[in-house]
Amino acid sequence: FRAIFKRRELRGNHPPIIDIPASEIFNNPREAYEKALKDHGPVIGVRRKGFLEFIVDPTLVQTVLTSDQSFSFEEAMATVLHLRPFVSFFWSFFREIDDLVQNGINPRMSNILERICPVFNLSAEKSIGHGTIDMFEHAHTSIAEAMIILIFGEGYVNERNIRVVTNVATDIAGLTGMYQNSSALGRHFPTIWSICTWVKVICTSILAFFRIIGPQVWRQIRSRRWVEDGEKPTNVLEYLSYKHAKNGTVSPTAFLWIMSLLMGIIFASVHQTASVVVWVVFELATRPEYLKQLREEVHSNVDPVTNSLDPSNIGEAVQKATWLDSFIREVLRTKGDTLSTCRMTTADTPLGGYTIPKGFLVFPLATLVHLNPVYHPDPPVFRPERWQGADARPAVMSSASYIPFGLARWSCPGKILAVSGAADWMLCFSIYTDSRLS
Ligand code: HEM
Repeated sequence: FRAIFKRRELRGNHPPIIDIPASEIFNNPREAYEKALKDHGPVIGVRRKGFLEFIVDPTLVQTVLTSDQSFSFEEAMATVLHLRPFVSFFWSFFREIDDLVQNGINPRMSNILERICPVFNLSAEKSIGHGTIDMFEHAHTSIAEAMIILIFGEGYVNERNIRVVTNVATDIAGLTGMYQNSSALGRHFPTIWSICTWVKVICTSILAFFRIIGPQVWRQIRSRRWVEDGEKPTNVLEYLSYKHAKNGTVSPTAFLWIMSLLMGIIFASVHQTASVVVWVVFELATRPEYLKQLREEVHSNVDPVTNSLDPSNIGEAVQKATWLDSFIREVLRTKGDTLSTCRMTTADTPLGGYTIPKGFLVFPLATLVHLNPVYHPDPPVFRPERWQGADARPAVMSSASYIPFGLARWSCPGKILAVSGAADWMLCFSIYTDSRLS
């Protein structure tokens, strides 16, 4: 119904609507969108899963991602998660999560890296002990465990909580539609698919999050008064408890709000970081020519006597690992994400000589940005050294030519944690693989 309704809303000066067969969108999205943009201009409309969306080429990326008045991040998120009726919830939700990461996590990065390093050391050691490992499972579990320490504290680490957190991360990521293409229901009946998926996720992983982790959180936040008297929060839960306590006490409503924020952080962090770590390992495995440099860099950070990483120095080791950082940046540039950022028009908005009607999703095509010869010479060539030397750029630095973490006001606030965490993970993994090989 929404698709039919929106079809009528289109005015005269809308961008060309290109008919790309569903099979191409599902099986070959990058080539299909790139060709359509090349043939029809900087902005095109494409119907996908029953809805009309607009895709833009690199010339319009900056406008779309930086003009917050006309292109709303929060409305886009509510739509992508199929939660339009709750859009006002998202306005305060994302503002608070953003503040939480910027002020509650980023300033404590060295301490965080130090606390999560033993998790990565141990999980690398355990997994190397087995003959073969499922890399995704291994990365997901260890990153979920690290996030549990960062969010709730060491006392929450146990197999059950790790499973709950991993499931929440995977299932909520699935709600954005990333696996929708693989189901016939998702392809042909997107609205029914989203209702069924939401019901399933609420009844399974979200329920488990509230049923298993909820009582532990409730007990902790009701066990003391949250009055700041010089004491610093040691994890995200404590940070939020201080922030939301009234006269030192966290109310049941504040508890529910805190639980939702924690779920939001888990969703934003675990799945994406684990995927990037797997890509980094994969790219490294297929490019042995880079192993030598990375090994040398890793070993310059290792205690020469124990041949292990000292967690108290991991922050410094990560900072000094500039080769690894360039490698991660090159992986993020080349890994081929297509529609990873989006915005929704808040009014009829001029763009690229056309008018995008109010209430439509607009997506930059990331591959056209990341594999653009104007920005990156020899774009398909995997060359981490392009980020070294005179033009050195750290993996977290966004620009109109590099958008794995988005751009401007709503760019990923967790990018420092993501890249430093991935580097921390890689350093630990490399040390154990190396010691096993030797
Ligand atoms: C390699 C891993 C990660 C990638 C590739 C990634 C990528 C992104 C992207 C593309 C956006 C949307 C930006 C935009 O639309 O302009 C985003 C938003 C966000 N990310 Fe990340 N992210 C990663 C890890 C993390 C981590 C570890 C955290 C949490 C600590 C996090 C927290 C967030 C939040 C809260 C937002 C919502 C935007 C905001 O609140 O400003 N992300 N991320």
